Amino acid sequence: MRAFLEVFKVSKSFGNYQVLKDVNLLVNRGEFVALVGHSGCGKSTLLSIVAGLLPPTSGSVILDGREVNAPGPDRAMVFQNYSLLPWLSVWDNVEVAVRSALPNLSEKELKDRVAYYLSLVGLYEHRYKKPPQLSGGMRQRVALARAFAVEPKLLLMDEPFGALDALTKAVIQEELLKIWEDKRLTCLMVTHDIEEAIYLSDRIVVMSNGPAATVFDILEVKLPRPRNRLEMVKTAEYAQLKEKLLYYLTNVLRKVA
Ligand SMILES: Nc1ncnc2c1ncn2[C@@H]1O[C@H](COP(=O)(O)OP(=O)(O)OP(=O)(O)O)[C@@H](O)[C@H]1O
Repeated sequence: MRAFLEVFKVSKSFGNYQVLKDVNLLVNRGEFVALVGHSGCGKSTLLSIVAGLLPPTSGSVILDGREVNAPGPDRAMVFQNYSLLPWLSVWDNVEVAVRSALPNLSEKELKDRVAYYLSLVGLYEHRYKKPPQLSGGMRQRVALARAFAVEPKLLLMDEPFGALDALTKAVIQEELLKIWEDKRLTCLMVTHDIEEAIYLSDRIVVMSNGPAATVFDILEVKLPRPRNRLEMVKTAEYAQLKEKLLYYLTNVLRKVA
């Protein structure tokens, strides 16, 4: 059986600089996969290639049996820097995305869906505001609501919680897991936060340092679901994963400045 997402020998160069070399990765339908690695190793580049926003120099990406060579409504991406339309209200930022990805929804379904996801991220009361009137964390929550609302087959996230305070981050991570389980989404997420990677993922992909970065190792997270953060941190499985990831990132893949 084929995997839902297949990344085959993907390499990417910008001019003479080779960012990625022969990246291979298979992601099953419904899986949650985190991507970790040092800054600049090419995680965002890989995500953009999977999103169809950037062509690989060689290799290919197959999603649900079809080659990816452009963005599509089956994928949604949450960027580090929110990427909202500043002239539109919070509501309209979400509505425009849903309308364009799912043109067949009725007006009622569309409005219900926008309201539901804005409430979920705690921004329904702020729906008439425009992005410049929001804090960084609020903007990121709009970007998340916009991606969730499309209910894409593949949700791609580039450090989506990096700008959030610890409390908001914990709440939204839990909501993300609920949506992921409920809608059977497949998620690929870049993160620098080891605890976040363990809490959310089924597998953690560790990238080697660039240039010519590739998959260094893949760790399986066998913690049962639903996960409870407080219980999780007391388990031997969590301690072992954390130690291994720290060892990789601070010793084996130590960045020499
Ligand atoms: N459009 C581009 N043109 C030239 N070089 C680029 C371009 N995009 C990325 N790069 C280079 O590719 C390398 C990988 O960048 P990328 O943003 O993918 O890394 P990253 O692992 O996501 O980093 P971080 O964790 O800091 O976000 C970097 O050296 C970057 O300078």
